[in-house]
Amino acid sequence: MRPRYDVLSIFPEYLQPLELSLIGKARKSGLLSLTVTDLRDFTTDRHRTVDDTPYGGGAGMVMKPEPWAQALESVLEARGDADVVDEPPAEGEERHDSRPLLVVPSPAGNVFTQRTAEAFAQERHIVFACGRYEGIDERVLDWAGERFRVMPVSLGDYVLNGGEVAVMAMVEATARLLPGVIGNPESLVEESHSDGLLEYPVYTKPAVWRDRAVPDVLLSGNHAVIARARRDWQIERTARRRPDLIEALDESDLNARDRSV
Ligand SMILES: N#Cc1c(-c2ccc3cc[nH]c3c2)n[nH]c1N
Repeated sequence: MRPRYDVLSIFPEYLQPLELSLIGKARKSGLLSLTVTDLRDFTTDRHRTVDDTPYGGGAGMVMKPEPWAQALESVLEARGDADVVDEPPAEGEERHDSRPLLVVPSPAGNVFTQRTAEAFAQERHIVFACGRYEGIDERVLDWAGERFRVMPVSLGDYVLNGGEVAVMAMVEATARLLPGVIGNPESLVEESHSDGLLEYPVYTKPAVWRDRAVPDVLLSGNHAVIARARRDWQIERTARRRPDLIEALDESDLNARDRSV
């Protein structure tokens, strides 16, 4: 599967860093397709207007619905199935929903986690709608629901000025999980959050640096003992920095991890 990611934004240049490093290499080698489109290309006035004053008053401006609808229709047409209707499911089978996923970054969205990234990495086509100002006219999300699976997503409990930073983070967190993007897939296994715990501390040469020595256990060459120490460090670090993650793990899960080292 060669996943396709479309990003719609009034600041397409904001997404240029996705042309760099591993994600850039993955795009060049055809592991994924990433297209960034300027929402202003779907305006019709000479000022390429994308915003207007909010009904009901209030500060700031709201993104107009029509440019978004035209941009989203254009993405569907480019995909070649603007009018595709899913076949009815066979007897007893789940209805297959071939609609692309429309991710709408928003502080009011469900929080993006590693589990979200893992789910996104299974998707064939994701469209990311980067809002600005006070947000996108809500009717766009309702209208889009006929053609997309619409998912408002938040990067975290703080406020940004728009969706672009969130999309950069989501695309990176997702694309790095795709086969072939990260050179050594082993490195995905022991990362923070990959198994519900924070990652263990890491060290490299020299063995003593500014009077600070690497923990002896790491120099022992005993891989079972090293694995045990690393698991202990993960649990200790998680309990200290993110007790919420420890509570999310049930006892059997933690014990199973302990037995696995
Ligand atoms: N995701 C996310 C966000 C945002 C966000 C997203 C889109 C817009 C459009 C205007 N302002 C925005 C803020 N703020 N904080 C987050 N975690």
